[in-house]
Formats: sequence, structure tokens, C-alpha cells
Amino acid sequence: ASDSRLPSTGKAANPQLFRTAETDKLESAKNGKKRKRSAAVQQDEEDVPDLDFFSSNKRPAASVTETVVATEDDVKVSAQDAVSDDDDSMDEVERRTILNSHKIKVTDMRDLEEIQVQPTSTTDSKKKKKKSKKEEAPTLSKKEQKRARRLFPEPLLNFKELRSKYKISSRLAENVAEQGFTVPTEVQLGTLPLLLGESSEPDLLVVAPTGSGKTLSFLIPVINKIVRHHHSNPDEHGILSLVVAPTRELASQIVNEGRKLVAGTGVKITLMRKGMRVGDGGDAGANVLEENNEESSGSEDEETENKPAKERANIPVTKSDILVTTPLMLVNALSANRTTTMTTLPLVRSLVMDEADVLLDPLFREQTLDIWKSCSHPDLRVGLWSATMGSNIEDLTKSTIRERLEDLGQKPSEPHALLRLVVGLKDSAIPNIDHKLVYAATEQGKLMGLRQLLRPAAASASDIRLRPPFLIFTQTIPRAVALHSELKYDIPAEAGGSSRIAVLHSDLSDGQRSDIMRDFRKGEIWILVTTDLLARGVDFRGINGVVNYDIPNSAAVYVHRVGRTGRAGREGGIAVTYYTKEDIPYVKSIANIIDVSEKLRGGEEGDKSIQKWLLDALPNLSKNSKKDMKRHGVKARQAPRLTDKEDDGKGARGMRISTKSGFERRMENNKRGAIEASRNRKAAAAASGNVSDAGSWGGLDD
Ligand SMILES: Nc1ncnc2c1ncn2[C@@H]1O[C@H](COP(=O)(O)OP(=O)(O)OP(=O)(O)O)[C@@H](O)[C@H]1O
Repeated sequence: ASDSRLPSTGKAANPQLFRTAETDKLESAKNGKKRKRSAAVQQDEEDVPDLDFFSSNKRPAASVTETVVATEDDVKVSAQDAVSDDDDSMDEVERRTILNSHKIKVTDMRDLEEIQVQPTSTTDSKKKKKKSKKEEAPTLSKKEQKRARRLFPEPLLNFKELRSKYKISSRLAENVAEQGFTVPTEVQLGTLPLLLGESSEPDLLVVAPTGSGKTLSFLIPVINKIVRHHHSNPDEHGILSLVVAPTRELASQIVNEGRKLVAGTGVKITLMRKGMRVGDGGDAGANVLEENNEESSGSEDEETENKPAKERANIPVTKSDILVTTPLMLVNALSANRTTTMTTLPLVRSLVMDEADVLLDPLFREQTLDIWKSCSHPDLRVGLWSATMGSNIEDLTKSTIRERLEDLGQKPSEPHALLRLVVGLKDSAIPNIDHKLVYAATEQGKLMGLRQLLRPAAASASDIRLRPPFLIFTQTIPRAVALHSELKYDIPAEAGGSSRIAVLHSDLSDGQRSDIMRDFRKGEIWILVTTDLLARGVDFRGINGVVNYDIPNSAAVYVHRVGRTGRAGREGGIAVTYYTKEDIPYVKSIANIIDVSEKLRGGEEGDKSIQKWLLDALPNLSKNSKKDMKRHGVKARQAPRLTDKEDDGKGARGMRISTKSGFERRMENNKRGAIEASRNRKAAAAASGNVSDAGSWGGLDD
């Protein structure tokens, strides 16, 4: 019975994570255009403070029928709004009610002086309020400043409004409708009006849960803007939008999503590949893509795939409007592999950074900032999207926006805001999955636990029941490879044997990587062992679970890894995290994340997987150790000491992934007489050459 609610059954729940019955009523009334003027709600922003998004669990959030004392501001707004009762827009009280119950918080990030001088906020009434406040009290308390920065823009109630209200291209609207989504997710509800509305398009920082549909939220406005651009500037050709993502897998997925949306709109979206050059295509200042015949395989990206390499080499210029790329690939193209100064991208009007916090993390920062600054159009808008975002990213964004304009020596044609939109609780894991934090004491204990998960019969003995397909994350590439060869023969030949389990990491060729992605998506591979390469962004809708075989290097990585399941509101996903004695110093931040996500879900204290005593007992990690852990992971597990071959027996032995149990599995399979598997086993035994040099653990008896 429990299987019927697994993500893999494809049953999509409501994709919205946060909602209340009261708002449902209000939204459907609005959707039905039955506007109730009597709505009066006291929903002061103090009710939704930074760290308390659980209010709807404790008491009913703003109710439309409730008559309560309105704040001074609310009265002002309501009175003003009554005048324009006939129009279809919402009053501020309704907007607040809907945004608050979906836990959407919009903040103007600019300095208050700037907001006052250049009022470009999305709500007129709010503008007036801010101004009058400022005039009355020049020095505002912190609380008042926060209040003055809060915005309550109009939410998107349904996808039809994209056409009826926001006038997006009819073909684009059709393409969205064809996806068959019933209601917009929170991030779509909040960001689409901001990006498509009549006010000047803002720069936007968005923090919204994993699997909540951020891709659609940034692609629709980007595509619509280009359709408009094509109308008004029919002669201007070149890259108008850039989407940057940290991995090839994610970039490729964005292109595939984009292709569905651009069909018939005249907009072209392209995945940046090795061998493409971004150069001057002849039109003055227009950047176009040029492709030569270097390797560019990858079956996920169908378009160029079907053409033989020779033919591809003859495509001199790819006229593309949207280029989707990883940072390094574009930087190399713009600087001829760092041999020249960066070419500029003068036409780009939209720069989207997906997984922005990792793109601006030291690992990618330099490349990302180079790309950002190479976009030299004064009307560039940036969008930074992720499920996690440190406050350092906000500061870096502000300073880069400023510096880029200073370097350009030009001003944008119209002033615009830098807004931040947060859905739910910043940096938290989604509430619709089960988290299991399991103490396994040793490396061998983890392997034993994982084997139990692989066997449905054995699973009934523990309380964890994990059905394929699922992902297993390790700390390093050698460990992913070792674990894969360890588990390869655990799946019986009758069920497909070793072909059901695969390993994916960045040492594989592009072609191998996309083949594995394709087979996993098709359901031919059931279990994918991987590194943090797949921790972010990739969307396997029907994945039932995630196993953190090695604990993640940070709380943010935990949020992203486990967010591969429970996509678009699906229930029943499981996240299992093993930890050993060595991991104890690093577990607290993960336990905290789980605790918060369980609070977000509500429910009884007894249902919680993280007990208070555990949280109290786990040690806190110093700032420096946190930094160190983030960069290197658990020391004892670092590559390259941990591969079997390189194990020097001095300490790393205890942390290696044992091979003896693999041998045991092979013996078991021999007994079963699975001929094909036996042939593979021999090959594998010959290749590894160290079957007898196994660890101390003898495997599990079935
Ligand atoms: N309104 C909607 N209703 C139902 N499903 C949706 C809706 N919008 C998007 N989806 C689906 O939700 C899934 C997750 O979307 P997406 O990959 O954009 O998530 P994300 O927010 O970018 O997550 P991550 O932070 O992990 O990158 C996709 O399969 C997408 O098709």
C-alpha cells in the first residue's frame, strides 16, 4: 500500500508546498472573479518573522472571513482600494494573505535612500507608504527598515493569467499549457508577475525549495522577452540571454526544458559545447556561436546529435538567442582558452545564474564574475536562483551590479530594483520527504546498511524501505567507483544484474555521462552511484530516494542532494544519511536541517526522527572546521588514499570501501548459477586482481 504513494508511481500531488485552506478559498474566489470586498485581515509582517514560517501550523493564517482590527496601513490601503473595486487586481490585504500563506517573502535589497529616490516597486500603494514613512521619520529602527523593504506584489493565480493578464506570447502560453500543470508552484506564483509585470524588470535573487519549478520561472520571462525583442528589433541577431549552470547535466536539462517552451516562437536555445566558439558573426557587435568539429556528443541534446561530425563541422554559425552553459566552457570560448582578453557579449539582456550560490562560491566565482562582466549591455538584468543562498551572495551581487555599471560608464535606460524573493524557510530541506539519519559506526556498517536497503526482504527488518530508482552519493570519485564495483553484483541476474546499477562522475567522457543520464531517466538503470556532480538541479521526477553513503560536506549540499527526490510536491521520497564515528563532529548541521524540515511539515513531537537529546548531544563545529569540511570533506575519506590499490594500510584502511563482501556476493551468485553474471564476475575479479586481499567484513547472509 505504501508503494502507491511513491514518487516513482508518477502521482503528482499538489506541487505547492505551503498553503492553507483559507488561502485556497481566497484563491479560488479570485480565480472565479468573485471578489469579496469584506475581506479584512490582520496579517502584519511581524506575524511572519524571518525565522518563523510555521505559523500556519500553529493557528489558522489570515482568514478572509475573520474580522479583526486592521493595522493603520491596512486601513489606508483598503480605503484606497475600495475606489478601484471594479478592476480585477487584488488589494494589498489579499496579496499579503496569499503571499504569507504560501510563505513567500519579497524584499527590496537596495538601500532605503535608493528606494526612496527611485521608486520602482511593484505596488504603488507600497511606494507611497515607504515615502511617507521616510519623510516622517528619517532614522528608522531596524524593524521599520525591514518593514519598509517588504513588498507584496500581485501573485499569479493560474497559468492562464500569463496570457490574459501578463500578455505573454500566445505561442509561449500554449507551450506552457501543454505541460499540463494545474497550479503554479510558490516560486512561479511569486516571481512570474515580478518578471513579466509592467513595472521595470528587476534584478532578482530567488531562494526557493528544490524541485519547486524554478526552471520554468526563469525560462518563461527570458523567452517572452526575446519574442518581444525579435518584434521590436528584427535585425538584431545574437545571444540575447545567457543561462549559466554549474554542471553539464544541468545545462543540458535546462536546454531540454527550454526547447519545449520555445517551439514555434522563433526563439532558439542552444547548449554550449566543447568546440563552439562565441565570436563576431559579421553583424556589428553581434555574438554568435560557431561550431567546429571537435567532439560534441551527448545524446540528451538531440539537435546536433543526429548529424555526423563532419556535417556538424560545416555549421559555421549557430544563430542562437539563448545560450545555456557551464561557466568554464563559456569563459574558455570567450577568451580562446584564456589566451586572449575576454570577448564581450554586447547584446545579452538577461543573465540567469542557476544554482547561483555555487556559481559564486570560490570554486567558480572568478569564471562566473568574468562572464557577468563580459555582458556589456547597460540594460542587463540578472537573476540568481537556488534553494540555498548565503548572505555573502547578496553582498557580492550588490557590489557586482554596481561595479559592472561603473566599469561600463553607462546607466541603464530605466532605474530598476534589486529584489529578493524567498519561498519557505531559507536554506531548509523540503518538508515532503522522510529523512533518516542512521548511525552506522564504521565504513563496514554503512555497507551493511546499504545492502539491506537493496534487498526488499531484508528491508522489512529495518524501518527503512527504499525502492529503486534511487541515487547514492559518495564524497569522492574513487569512492563512487569503489562502491559501484562493490554493489554491482548485488542485483540478481533475473532482475537485470549489473546493468541496473551505474556510476556517474566527472572523470567520464561527456558521451558516457549523457548515456548514463538517459538510461537512468528511461528506467533502465535503477541505482546510480554518484558524487556531488548530481547533487544540484537535476530533475529525475520519479526518484524514490537518496542515500548519503558519505555525509555531505555542508548543510547546503544536504539540502540539494536530498532534494533530488520529492520533486514538485511528490510525497513518499526518502533520504537516508549514514554516519560513522568519524562523522560525528559534522552531523549537527545536518540534524538541524532535518529537524527544521520536520517542523515545517508539522505533526507530533514523537514523529520526529531527530530527537532533542541527539541535537543537544551532537557537538558544534567551529567556523574554520566548517570551512575546511566544505572544501575537503571528511579528511580520512579524501582521494586518493582510499582506493583499494592505493591503500597504504596506515589508517585509511578503516575508511575504505571493502571488496571482500563483493567476492562473497560473487560466490553467492555462482551458487545460483547465473551464467552471464558469472562471466562478468570472473572478468571483474581478474581486473581487480586483489580478491584475496579483502577487508575484514564478510558480508551479509541472505
Ligand atoms: N506548476 C507545476 N506543477 C507541477 N509540476 C511542475 C510545475 N512547475 C514545474 N514542475 C515540475 O517540477 C519539477 C521540478 O522543477 P525544476 O527542475 O525547475 O525544480 P528546481 O526548483 O529548479 O529545483 P532544484 O533546486 O533542485 O534545481 C520538474 O519536473 C517540472 O517539470
